[in-house]
Amino acid sequence: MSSSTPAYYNADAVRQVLSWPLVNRAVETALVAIVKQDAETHPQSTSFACQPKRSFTACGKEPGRILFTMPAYVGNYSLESPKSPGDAQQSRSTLACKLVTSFRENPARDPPLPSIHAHVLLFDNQTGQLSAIMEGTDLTTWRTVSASLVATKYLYFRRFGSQAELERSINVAIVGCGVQGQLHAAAFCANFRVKQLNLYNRTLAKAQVLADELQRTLDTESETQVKACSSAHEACQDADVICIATYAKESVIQFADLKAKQGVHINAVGAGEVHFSELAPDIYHQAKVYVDCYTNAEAELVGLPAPITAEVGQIILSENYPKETEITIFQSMGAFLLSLLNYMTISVFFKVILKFTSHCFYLRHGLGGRLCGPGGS
Ligand SMILES: NC(=O)C1=CN([C@@H]2O[C@H](COP(=O)(O)OP(=O)(O)OC[C@H]3O[C@@H](n4cnc5c(N)ncnc54)[C@H](O)[C@@H]3O)[C@@H](O)[C@H]2O)C=CC1
Ligand SMILES: O=C([O-])C1=[NH+]CCC1
Repeated sequence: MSSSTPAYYNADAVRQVLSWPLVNRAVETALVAIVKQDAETHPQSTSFACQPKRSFTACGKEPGRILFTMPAYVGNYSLESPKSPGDAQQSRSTLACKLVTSFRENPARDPPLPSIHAHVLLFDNQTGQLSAIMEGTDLTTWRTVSASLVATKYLYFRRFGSQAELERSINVAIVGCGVQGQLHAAAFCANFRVKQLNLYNRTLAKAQVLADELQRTLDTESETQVKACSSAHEACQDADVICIATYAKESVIQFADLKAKQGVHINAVGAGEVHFSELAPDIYHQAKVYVDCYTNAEAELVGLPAPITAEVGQIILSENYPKETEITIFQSMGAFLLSLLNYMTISVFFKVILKFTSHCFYLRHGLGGRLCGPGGS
């Protein structure tokens, strides 16, 4: 029996510490760490990241109700103290498991509920005892959006030069305006220079509400024009970058919908029973496909109508960016390691919050600093 009750961190506590610079840095580090698991490419590394493929549990005979189990272990990582950057502290390890439910009919309930709910369980890595439970729904949404931002930075912008994500203005289309679509829309405006933001949803009213909300909250100086569109074609026809996050079982975007049929990047985030059903096969036939993590891709992308070119982390490391005219797809599936490293990074902020509480959560986990990469390198 556990000697103490696990600490519980609710959604408000997690939400308070999420910011784009923090989450993007953590996700970028994690995408690279996934590649660094390969001992041949990093024989000297003493760090260890283990993320076995996740499991799916169908909840009853009705489709569209799934429990994902996503375990991960990050061993022997060094953390840099925010007070003394560059001063790597002793290495640390974390064992955790994220549990995510995806119930796609939830938004149609009265009152509506989100489709995705998540919790993270954290274990003492010496004794295996459960030491904390953390609400993980926002973490999942932010992590997923951040993976699209990082993929766009390296697979789209960097083809135009090393500063292009700061200098170049783009047109963005968001297809699917649910939880993911809404945060993708806000995050692309917050992180990049967006000229035109087009929104498409199966129910037009939902896209219109989001367009009104964004236009209201955007800075009056902002160059961004926001428009709700009545078809995916209208939303995508001038888009440089497309983010699609639906539960569609049949393709919503065809090759003919793409701007000039070249030089477009697509973040394919959602899908129905299979991950790649949102985009028509004719897009895959013309595109280069990148994934967050081969372990899950090999298991979950069976039948993908194109070969996988690389993991995003490999592109970050190699700087071997796509050509300007290429169509690229980031086939985002979700890797718990990305959430876990987010958690490790945000724990430094929990340290601040917890200073005034009796929980010494960060001490128990030895997570008092900023993640600086495997083996402290
Ligand atoms: N890649 C990843 O890491 C993650 C992926 N997801 C996936 O992203 C997708 C969206 O998730 P949420 O935004 O949380 O769901 P949501 O239920 O909040 O939003 C889904 C939106 O898609 C629209 N939609 C559904 N079917 C459609 C169709 N056939 N055609 C056009 N639009 C359609 C709905 O009107 C709704 O606005 C899901 O497939 C979910 O599994 C969610 C979290 C992480
Ligand atoms: O990574 C994740 O948490 C998920 N991917 C698909 C649904 C939830």
